[in-house]
Amino acid sequence: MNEELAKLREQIDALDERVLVLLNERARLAQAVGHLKLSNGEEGGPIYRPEREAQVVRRLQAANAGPLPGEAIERLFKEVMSACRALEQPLTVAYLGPAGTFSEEAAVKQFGQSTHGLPVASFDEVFKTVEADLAEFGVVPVENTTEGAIGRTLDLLLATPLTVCGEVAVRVRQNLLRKVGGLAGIRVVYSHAQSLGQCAGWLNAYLPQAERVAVASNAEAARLAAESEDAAAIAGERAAEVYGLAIAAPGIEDVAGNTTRFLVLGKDAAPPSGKDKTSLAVYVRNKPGALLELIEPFARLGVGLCKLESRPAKSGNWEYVFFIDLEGHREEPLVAEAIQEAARHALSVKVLGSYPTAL
Ligand SMILES: O=C(O)C(=O)C[C@]1(C(=O)O)C=C[C@@H](O)C=C1
Repeated sequence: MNEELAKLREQIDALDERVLVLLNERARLAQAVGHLKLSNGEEGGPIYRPEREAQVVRRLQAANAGPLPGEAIERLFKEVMSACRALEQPLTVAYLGPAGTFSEEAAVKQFGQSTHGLPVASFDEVFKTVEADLAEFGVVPVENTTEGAIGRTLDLLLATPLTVCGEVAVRVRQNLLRKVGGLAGIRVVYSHAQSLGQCAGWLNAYLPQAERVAVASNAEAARLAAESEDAAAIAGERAAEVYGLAIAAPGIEDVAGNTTRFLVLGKDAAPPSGKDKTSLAVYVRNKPGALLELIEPFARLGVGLCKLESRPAKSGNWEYVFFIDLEGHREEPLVAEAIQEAARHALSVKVLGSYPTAL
């Protein structure tokens, strides 16, 4: 057995050396791409190319014969591209901090570890930080499969000059964290309002007496729970590690498969990747049939809608802005035509961005 093990490891060592050589060959090519981009100034375009990264991963997933699952191919090659990209130019990405939030997880999932993360105090700060050029990109949650839309993000999208250049989905496993194990003696549960909502059923069943206190982030909740014996936090596993807490109850979200979708904000529009989405914000007149007129061109031209969400327009009571996600890139002729026609029935249309559909 020992001999067999040694032989297998020898083969792994030999392969690792080949992988190492290939990785560095790839890195040198990426460096050359980086020089080309930077030496061409404006024309060279941005360093980060979300459409190209999506194409690289999709192509390799399609070619993948296993046994590695497609999800591992995505993770590994995103890290490879992250390291290559950092050689071209280091990027800063802002997200809701502190360390240990699901926003941080989303930022790492999209940009990899070789990126400078900039945790900030609120969703508003994420927008402001990118707008002020203190970070090249920002990552904000936009909807959750249990709790629906993140209203604050939608409101901020209406006002920002930034563009949406990516989306990333993160499976959100919520845990009850505290200094010690068990549920006895918990008087207060801290979490972000979204997470309290995602676990409302569980809290009603197991901790009906505990006070629920909404705080700025799940990681902040974990920090508070680490300070007191009778407090607990709802947060992800990462926060337990960061703040040295025990997982008193794992997987307490009410809906299985609880997932949050995040948007990537930047300054450059992403060109088509072959499988894209476009997000719009549309103001319509408050009159009968307005919504029907608005979405009719999409149906007629065969452009699929994946999301329709209304939100108070704040221009007057009972007036609404519709957030529409559709399949396709704004540069595709049918998509462009459908948007143009819809705009004729709208007071205004803001294209928030076109971006590669999450892998
Ligand atoms: O193809 C490019 O434009 C590159 O810069 C190379 C590369 C890569 O490592 O494959 C790195 C960064 C970009 O976001 C996309 C791809």
